[in-house]
Amino acid sequence: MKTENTVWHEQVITKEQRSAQKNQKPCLLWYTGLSGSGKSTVANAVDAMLFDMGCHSYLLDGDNVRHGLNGDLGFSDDERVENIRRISEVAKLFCDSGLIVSTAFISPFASDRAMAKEKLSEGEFIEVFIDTPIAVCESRDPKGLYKKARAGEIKHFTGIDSDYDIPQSPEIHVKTAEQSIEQCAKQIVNFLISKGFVKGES
Ligand SMILES: Nc1ncnc2c1ncn2[C@@H]1O[C@H](COP(=O)(O)OS(=O)(=O)O)[C@@H](OP(=O)(O)O)[C@H]1O
Ligand SMILES: Nc1ncnc2c1ncn2[C@@H]1O[C@H](COP(=O)(O)OP(=O)(O)O)[C@@H](O)[C@H]1O
Repeated sequence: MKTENTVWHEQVITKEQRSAQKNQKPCLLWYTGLSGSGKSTVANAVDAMLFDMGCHSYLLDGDNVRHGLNGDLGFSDDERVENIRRISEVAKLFCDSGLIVSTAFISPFASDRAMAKEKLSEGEFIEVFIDTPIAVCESRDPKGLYKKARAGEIKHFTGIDSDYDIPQSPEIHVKTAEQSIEQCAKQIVNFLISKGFVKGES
Protein backbone atom coordinates (compact mmCIF):
# COMPACT_ATOMS: atom_id res chain seq x y z
CA MET A 1 0.00 0.00 0.00
CA LYS A 2 1.31 3.45 -0.92
CA THR A 3 -1.43 5.24 1.04
CA GLU A 4 -0.17 4.97 4.62
CA ASN A 5 -0.68 8.69 5.38
CA THR A 6 -4.33 8.82 4.42
CA VAL A 7 -7.23 8.66 6.86
CA TRP A 8 -10.73 7.32 6.20
CA HIS A 9 -13.36 10.07 6.37
CA GLU A 10 -16.93 9.04 7.29
CA GLN A 11 -19.53 10.48 4.93
CA VAL A 12 -22.52 12.42 6.22
CA ILE A 13 -25.07 10.57 4.08
CA THR A 14 -24.98 6.84 4.81
CA LYS A 15 -25.46 3.87 2.52
CA GLU A 16 -28.68 3.07 4.44
CA GLN A 17 -30.07 6.55 3.76
CA ARG A 18 -29.17 6.33 0.09
CA SER A 19 -30.84 2.93 -0.38
CA ALA A 20 -33.91 3.90 1.70
CA GLN A 21 -34.38 6.89 -0.59
CA LYS A 22 -34.33 4.48 -3.55
CA ASN A 23 -36.70 2.03 -1.85
CA GLN A 24 -34.35 -0.92 -2.41
CA LYS A 25 -31.52 -2.87 -0.77
CA PRO A 26 -28.19 -2.57 -2.61
CA CYS A 27 -26.49 -5.71 -3.86
CA LEU A 28 -24.00 -6.90 -6.43
CA LEU A 29 -25.02 -9.38 -9.11
CA TRP A 30 -21.66 -10.90 -10.04
CA TYR A 31 -22.11 -12.59 -13.43
CA THR A 32 -19.43 -15.12 -14.33
CA GLY A 33 -19.13 -17.43 -17.32
CA LEU A 34 -17.24 -18.15 -20.51
CA SER A 35 -17.00 -15.73 -23.40
CA GLY A 36 -20.24 -16.00 -25.36
CA SER A 37 -22.07 -17.66 -22.48
CA GLY A 38 -24.56 -14.77 -22.33
CA LYS A 39 -23.32 -12.61 -19.44
CA SER A 40 -23.81 -9.27 -21.22
CA THR A 41 -27.07 -10.27 -22.86
CA VAL A 42 -28.69 -11.53 -19.65
CA ALA A 43 -27.25 -8.73 -17.50
CA ASN A 44 -28.65 -6.12 -19.91
CA ALA A 45 -32.05 -7.83 -19.93
CA VAL A 46 -32.10 -7.84 -16.11
CA ASP A 47 -31.01 -4.20 -16.01
CA ALA A 48 -33.84 -3.25 -18.41
CA MET A 49 -36.40 -5.14 -16.29
CA LEU A 50 -35.16 -3.42 -13.13
CA PHE A 51 -35.31 -0.04 -14.86
CA ASP A 52 -38.92 -0.67 -15.93
CA MET A 53 -39.75 -1.58 -12.31
CA GLY A 54 -38.43 1.81 -11.20
CA CYS A 55 -35.30 0.40 -9.54
CA HIS A 56 -31.95 2.18 -9.56
CA SER A 57 -29.28 -0.03 -11.06
CA TYR A 58 -26.03 0.07 -13.01
CA LEU A 59 -24.16 -2.47 -15.11
CA LEU A 60 -20.37 -2.67 -15.40
CA ASP A 61 -19.60 -4.74 -18.48
CA GLY A 62 -16.24 -6.41 -19.17
CA ASP A 63 -15.64 -5.25 -22.71
CA ASN A 64 -16.72 -1.68 -21.88
CA VAL A 65 -14.63 -1.35 -18.73
CA ARG A 66 -11.63 -2.65 -20.65
CA HIS A 67 -12.09 0.27 -23.05
CA GLY A 68 -11.54 2.76 -20.22
CA LEU A 69 -10.61 2.15 -16.58
CA ASN A 70 -8.89 -1.17 -17.35
CA GLY A 71 -7.64 -0.31 -20.82
CA ASP A 72 -4.06 -0.94 -19.65
CA LEU A 73 -4.74 -4.61 -18.81
CA GLY A 74 -4.41 -7.68 -21.04
CA PHE A 75 -5.32 -11.31 -20.43
CA SER A 76 -2.40 -12.86 -18.55
CA ASP A 77 -3.41 -14.42 -15.21
CA ASP A 78 -1.95 -11.44 -13.30
CA GLU A 79 -3.75 -8.90 -15.45
CA ARG A 80 -7.07 -10.72 -15.01
CA VAL A 81 -6.54 -10.67 -11.23
CA GLU A 82 -5.93 -6.89 -11.33
CA ASN A 83 -8.94 -6.45 -13.64
CA ILE A 84 -11.23 -8.16 -11.13
CA ARG A 85 -9.65 -6.36 -8.14
CA ARG A 86 -10.40 -2.95 -9.67
CA ILE A 87 -13.91 -3.97 -10.72
CA SER A 88 -14.76 -5.27 -7.27
CA GLU A 89 -13.59 -1.98 -5.71
CA VAL A 90 -15.70 0.03 -8.16
CA ALA A 91 -18.70 -2.26 -7.61
CA LYS A 92 -18.36 -1.76 -3.86
CA LEU A 93 -18.49 2.02 -4.31
CA PHE A 94 -21.60 1.66 -6.48
CA CYS A 95 -23.21 -0.53 -3.78
CA ASP A 96 -22.37 2.16 -1.24
CA SER A 97 -24.36 4.59 -3.36
CA GLY A 98 -27.43 2.34 -2.86
CA LEU A 99 -27.61 0.81 -6.34
CA ILE A 100 -28.40 -2.68 -7.59
CA VAL A 101 -25.05 -3.29 -9.29
CA SER A 102 -24.24 -5.85 -11.96
CA THR A 103 -20.78 -6.86 -13.17
CA ALA A 104 -20.38 -8.99 -16.28
CA PHE A 105 -16.83 -10.31 -16.47
CA ILE A 106 -15.54 -13.78 -17.23
CA SER A 107 -13.84 -13.63 -13.80
CA PRO A 108 -12.37 -17.09 -14.34
CA PHE A 109 -10.64 -17.57 -10.98
CA ALA A 110 -12.61 -18.66 -7.91
CA SER A 111 -10.10 -16.92 -5.63
CA ASP A 112 -10.83 -13.55 -7.26
CA ARG A 113 -14.58 -14.02 -7.00
CA ALA A 114 -14.09 -14.89 -3.32
CA MET A 115 -11.98 -11.73 -2.89
CA ALA A 116 -14.79 -9.64 -4.43
CA LYS A 117 -17.32 -11.24 -2.07
CA GLU A 118 -15.07 -10.43 0.92
CA LYS A 119 -15.15 -6.72 0.11
CA LEU A 120 -18.93 -6.50 0.36
CA SER A 121 -21.33 -6.60 3.28
CA GLU A 122 -22.84 -9.92 4.39
CA GLY A 123 -25.39 -11.24 1.86
CA GLU A 124 -24.73 -8.47 -0.66
CA PHE A 125 -22.65 -10.49 -3.13
CA ILE A 126 -24.77 -12.64 -5.43
CA GLU A 127 -22.81 -14.95 -7.71
CA VAL A 128 -24.66 -15.56 -10.97
CA PHE A 129 -23.18 -18.47 -12.89
CA ILE A 130 -24.03 -18.16 -16.57
CA ASP A 131 -23.58 -21.83 -17.26
CA THR A 132 -23.35 -22.47 -20.98
CA PRO A 133 -21.39 -25.41 -22.43
CA ILE A 134 -18.30 -24.27 -24.31
CA ALA A 135 -19.59 -25.99 -27.47
CA VAL A 136 -22.66 -23.73 -27.38
CA CYS A 137 -20.54 -20.62 -26.71
CA GLU A 138 -18.32 -21.58 -29.61
CA SER A 139 -21.25 -22.15 -31.96
CA ARG A 140 -22.62 -18.69 -31.02
CA ASP A 141 -19.20 -17.04 -31.31
CA PRO A 142 -20.81 -13.56 -31.41
CA LYS A 143 -17.46 -11.76 -31.83
CA GLY A 144 -15.61 -14.42 -33.84
CA LEU A 145 -13.11 -14.83 -30.98
CA TYR A 146 -13.31 -18.64 -30.67
CA LYS A 147 -12.50 -18.93 -34.37
CA LYS A 148 -9.44 -16.73 -33.85
CA ALA A 149 -8.43 -18.61 -30.68
CA ARG A 150 -8.68 -21.98 -32.44
CA ALA A 151 -6.55 -20.58 -35.25
CA GLY A 152 -3.93 -19.54 -32.67
CA GLU A 153 -4.48 -15.83 -33.35
CA ILE A 154 -5.55 -15.15 -29.71
CA LYS A 155 -3.47 -16.66 -26.92
CA HIS A 156 -4.69 -17.43 -23.36
CA PHE A 157 -8.33 -17.66 -24.41
CA THR A 158 -10.60 -18.77 -21.55
CA GLY A 159 -11.77 -22.35 -21.93
CA ILE A 160 -9.20 -23.10 -24.64
CA ASP A 161 -5.73 -22.33 -23.29
CA SER A 162 -6.64 -20.42 -20.12
CA ASP A 163 -8.49 -21.84 -17.10
CA TYR A 164 -12.05 -21.27 -15.91
CA ASP A 165 -12.92 -22.37 -12.34
CA ILE A 166 -16.54 -23.54 -12.28
CA PRO A 167 -18.50 -21.86 -9.44
CA GLN A 168 -19.19 -24.44 -6.72
CA SER A 169 -22.15 -22.82 -4.98
CA PRO A 170 -23.49 -19.87 -6.95
CA GLU A 171 -26.53 -18.11 -5.52
CA ILE A 172 -28.10 -18.19 -9.00
CA HIS A 173 -27.42 -20.84 -11.64
CA VAL A 174 -28.58 -19.87 -15.13
CA LYS A 175 -28.59 -22.27 -18.07
CA THR A 176 -28.84 -20.20 -21.23
CA ALA A 177 -28.80 -23.20 -23.56
CA GLU A 178 -32.07 -24.38 -22.01
CA GLN A 179 -33.94 -21.10 -21.39
CA SER A 180 -34.76 -17.98 -23.40
CA ILE A 181 -33.08 -14.68 -22.60
CA GLU A 182 -36.32 -13.47 -20.99
CA GLN A 183 -36.64 -16.61 -18.83
CA CYS A 184 -33.02 -16.22 -17.67
CA ALA A 185 -33.59 -12.55 -16.77
CA LYS A 186 -36.83 -13.31 -14.94
CA GLN A 187 -35.10 -16.02 -12.90
CA ILE A 188 -32.65 -13.39 -11.63
CA VAL A 189 -35.21 -10.63 -11.03
CA ASN A 190 -37.43 -13.11 -9.15
CA PHE A 191 -34.46 -13.98 -6.93
CA LEU A 192 -33.97 -10.28 -6.11
CA ILE A 193 -37.66 -9.89 -5.27
CA SER A 194 -37.79 -13.08 -3.16
CA LYS A 195 -34.78 -11.93 -1.11
CA GLY A 196 -36.22 -8.43 -0.60
CA PHE A 197 -33.58 -6.49 -2.55
CA VAL A 198 -36.26 -4.95 -4.77
CA LYS A 199 -40.02 -4.75 -4.56
CA GLY A 200 -42.28 -6.39 -7.13
CA GLU A 201 -44.44 -9.39 -7.91
CA SER A 202 -42.48 -12.55 -8.65
N1 LIG B 1 -7.76 -14.17 -24.23
C1 LIG B 1 -9.01 -13.82 -23.98
N2 LIG B 1 -9.76 -14.58 -23.14
C2 LIG B 1 -11.02 -14.23 -22.88
N3 LIG B 1 -11.65 -13.13 -23.39
C3 LIG B 1 -10.93 -12.34 -24.24
C4 LIG B 1 -9.61 -12.65 -24.56
N4 LIG B 1 -9.15 -11.69 -25.41
C5 LIG B 1 -10.15 -10.82 -25.60
N5 LIG B 1 -11.23 -11.20 -24.90
C6 LIG B 1 -12.45 -10.38 -24.84
O1 LIG B 1 -12.44 -9.78 -23.55
C7 LIG B 1 -13.63 -10.08 -22.83
C8 LIG B 1 -13.30 -10.65 -21.43
O2 LIG B 1 -12.90 -9.64 -20.58
P1 LIG B 1 -13.11 -9.81 -19.03
O3 LIG B 1 -12.64 -8.54 -18.42
O4 LIG B 1 -14.49 -10.24 -18.74
O5 LIG B 1 -12.10 -11.02 -18.71
S1 LIG B 1 -11.54 -11.48 -17.30
O6 LIG B 1 -12.62 -11.45 -16.32
O7 LIG B 1 -10.45 -10.56 -16.91
O8 LIG B 1 -11.02 -12.84 -17.53
C9 LIG B 1 -14.37 -11.12 -23.61
O9 LIG B 1 -15.70 -10.65 -23.58
P2 LIG B 1 -16.95 -11.62 -23.38
O10 LIG B 1 -17.01 -12.38 -24.66
O11 LIG B 1 -18.07 -10.64 -23.21
O12 LIG B 1 -16.75 -12.47 -22.17
C10 LIG B 1 -13.76 -11.11 -24.99
O13 LIG B 1 -14.55 -10.31 -25.85
N1 LIG C 1 -30.78 -17.66 -23.38
C1 LIG C 1 -29.80 -16.86 -23.77
N2 LIG C 1 -29.21 -16.04 -22.88
C2 LIG C 1 -28.18 -15.23 -23.25
N3 LIG C 1 -27.70 -15.15 -24.53
C3 LIG C 1 -28.27 -15.93 -25.45
C4 LIG C 1 -29.34 -16.82 -25.11
N4 LIG C 1 -29.69 -17.48 -26.23
C5 LIG C 1 -28.88 -17.02 -27.23
N5 LIG C 1 -28.03 -16.08 -26.76
C6 LIG C 1 -27.03 -15.36 -27.59
O1 LIG C 1 -25.72 -15.71 -27.13
C7 LIG C 1 -24.83 -14.60 -27.30
C8 LIG C 1 -24.20 -14.27 -25.95
O2 LIG C 1 -23.27 -13.23 -26.11
P1 LIG C 1 -22.85 -12.26 -24.94
O3 LIG C 1 -24.05 -11.84 -24.15
O4 LIG C 1 -22.00 -11.19 -25.54
O5 LIG C 1 -21.99 -13.24 -24.01
P2 LIG C 1 -20.82 -12.87 -22.99
O6 LIG C 1 -21.10 -11.49 -22.45
O7 LIG C 1 -20.88 -13.93 -21.94
O8 LIG C 1 -19.55 -12.94 -23.80
C9 LIG C 1 -25.66 -13.44 -27.86
O9 LIG C 1 -25.50 -13.41 -29.24
C10 LIG C 1 -27.10 -13.84 -27.48
O10 LIG C 1 -28.07 -13.31 -28.35
